[in-house]
Amino acid sequence: MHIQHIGIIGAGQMGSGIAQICASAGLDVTLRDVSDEALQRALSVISSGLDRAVKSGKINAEQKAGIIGRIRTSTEIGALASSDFIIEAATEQLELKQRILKETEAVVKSSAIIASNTSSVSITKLGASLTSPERFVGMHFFNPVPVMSLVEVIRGIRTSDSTSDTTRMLAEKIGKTPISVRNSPGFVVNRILVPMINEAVFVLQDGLATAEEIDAGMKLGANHPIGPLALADLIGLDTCLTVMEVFYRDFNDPKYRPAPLLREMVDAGTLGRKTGSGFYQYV
Ligand SMILES: NC(=O)c1ccc[n+]([C@@H]2O[C@H](COP(=O)([O-])OP(=O)(O)OC[C@H]3O[C@@H](n4cnc5c(N)ncnc54)[C@H](O)[C@@H]3O)[C@@H](O)[C@H]2O)c1
Repeated sequence: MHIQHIGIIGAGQMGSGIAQICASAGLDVTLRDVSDEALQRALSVISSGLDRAVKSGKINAEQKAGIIGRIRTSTEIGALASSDFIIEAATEQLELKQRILKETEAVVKSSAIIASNTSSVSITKLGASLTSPERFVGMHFFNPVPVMSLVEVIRGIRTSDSTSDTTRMLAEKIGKTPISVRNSPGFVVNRILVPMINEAVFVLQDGLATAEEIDAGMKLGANHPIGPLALADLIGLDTCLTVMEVFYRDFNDPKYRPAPLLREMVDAGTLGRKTGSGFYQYV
């Protein structure tokens, strides 16, 4: 299946990054959001990202203009009609995503593949909102999209082989490395990463070592580029807690219980970098 035109729904942090890498790979992009302001902000974020690439000599000014020229923006769902592949990257809310997917299926070609970048919603459940769930797939990018190499390609129970294969091929075309994952809470990376962070909070709470020592331990002893508590501050402690709560509920397994200290820090409003304090201070 030839893919040339990508429709992206949601022009936030993730949607703008996905638009940038698709256009950089020579694909035509239509970026759709309900907010004109979000679309303008996305274009300006993409432009600044490309300016850095020009400065470092990765691309020239003419190439930058070509990339920007391949991105169209719209607030209309109908603008996605000619897309071969649609990536939904709107706000993480189940009912909103189900509504968007239904609206999208109603306007796109019957051959188009529809993907979601959701971090936590079941791909099988989202697929059930479509008339043709076999053409629906999870395509989970990592933040910041232009920098992180991985894409998890998630198969819902009714995703077809050809949908999954085409999604892997697209991921490679836009410079990413795909891994194939069966639908399950947290997929692969967050299933491993977030419980590790949660365990680091237990270690801190149990008074085994200071935050600095725990992070130094994992950097020097396990070769991690960043310690788990510094990473929690980067992700946001509220996000880490939400993910653990989803695991705890969906697997119904006490091994996923959130660390009480994590919950207490969220209750206190110390959410990490975004609030200026978490396991470390950022002021
Ligand atoms: N931020 C991350 O680190 C990360 C990583 C991987 C996956 N994700 C997932 O990507 C998705 C987007 O996350 P984000 O961080 O970019 O969020 P964001 O809040 O930055 O952007 C969401 C955008 O969706 C738009 N939107 C809301 N309703 C819409 C609609 N009906 N039609 C079109 N656009 C609509 C909003 O206006 C906003 O611009 C979520 O599903 C999230 O779970 C996020």
